[in-house]
Amino acid sequence: MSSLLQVEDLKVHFPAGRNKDGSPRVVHAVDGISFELEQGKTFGIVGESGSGKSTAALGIMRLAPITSGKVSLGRDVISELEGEKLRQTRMRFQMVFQDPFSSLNPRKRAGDAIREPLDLMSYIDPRLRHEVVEESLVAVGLHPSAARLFPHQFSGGQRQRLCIARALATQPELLVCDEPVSALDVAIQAQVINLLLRLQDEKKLSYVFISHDLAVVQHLCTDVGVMYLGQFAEKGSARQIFSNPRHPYTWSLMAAALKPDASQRGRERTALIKGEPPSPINPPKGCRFAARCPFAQERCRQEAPALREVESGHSVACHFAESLEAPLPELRAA
Ligand SMILES: Nc1ncnc2c1ncn2[C@@H]1O[C@H](COP(=O)(O)OP(=O)(O)OP(=O)(O)O)[C@@H](O)[C@H]1O
Repeated sequence: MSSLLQVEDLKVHFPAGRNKDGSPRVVHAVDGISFELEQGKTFGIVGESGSGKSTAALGIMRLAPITSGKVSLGRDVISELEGEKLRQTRMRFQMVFQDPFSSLNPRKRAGDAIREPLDLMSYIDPRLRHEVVEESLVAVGLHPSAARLFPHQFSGGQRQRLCIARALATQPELLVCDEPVSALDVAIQAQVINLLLRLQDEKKLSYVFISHDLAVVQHLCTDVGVMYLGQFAEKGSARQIFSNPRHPYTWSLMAAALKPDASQRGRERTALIKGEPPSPINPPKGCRFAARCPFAQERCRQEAPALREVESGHSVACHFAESLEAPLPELRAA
């Protein structure tokens, strides 16, 4: 099956002033990520705060300037589109943000918020736009009369439904969701996740799903990239990542997410990861995780490991991926 979305060696760098010697300082927020997504599937991006997840989403959406690399949606190379063609193609890929309140105009009624992207599509009959607004509200479980309400008249979960309705109005093939449930209560999170799953099933939607919550990613995603300092430390099917994680960084994320009573090895668990991530301004020349990795050797500090396949479809950026064993039994392949 050919992929719907192809991301090839995407880099998004931001200028950050100058060093004392006058050389430019550059934030390597996203520093060469690649993945493919088939129609109807979900690619999850997980990683600590600051690893570059949101910037990757914004780069794919063309909402942050792409430094290099290629993003294609079907036959359209969206990283190269400009002007009217980009505006038209945008209808095919929409974004859902973390905070539904700040992504909605408080002075705009729900119906107008949903209609806004349709008004840019001159070829859609204005009478039809009203129907699309109603259909979009119903699709996300809201009553059509909600079109008259303002954002503050919705609950948090309803507001996120409204944002999803707005994203659906242009009948996109791809939704890029950046932490779409993180701001919601746990019970409401489950409802919104189930809504996303139902919509995916009904409309054969594809999702890029960004989250720091491994449980949510495991539940929702077919494929996963584990991001560290702008790059993928590990990438594979959700089954491979969750049942046979191979990168020490992935282990540390999973260990941190284990319930406290799941094991008595608290001491080992805290020893799994040390310190803060290095600055994305001057990424280290060797493995980016070496300074925090309990297994690091001299080679790791000298030579950056390539992201290489260790089994079909499962890639790991670690020199010692085959020989290391996860320090907690819960993280070892059954
Ligand atoms: N516009 C910008 N200019 C300069 N640096 C930026 C900009 N946007 C993001 N960064 C930096 O890029 C890095 C990646 O940030 P990003 O927000 O993508 O990470 P994240 O994984 O999404 O984190 P979080 O989960 O906290 O949102 C961070 O070091 C951040 O400070």
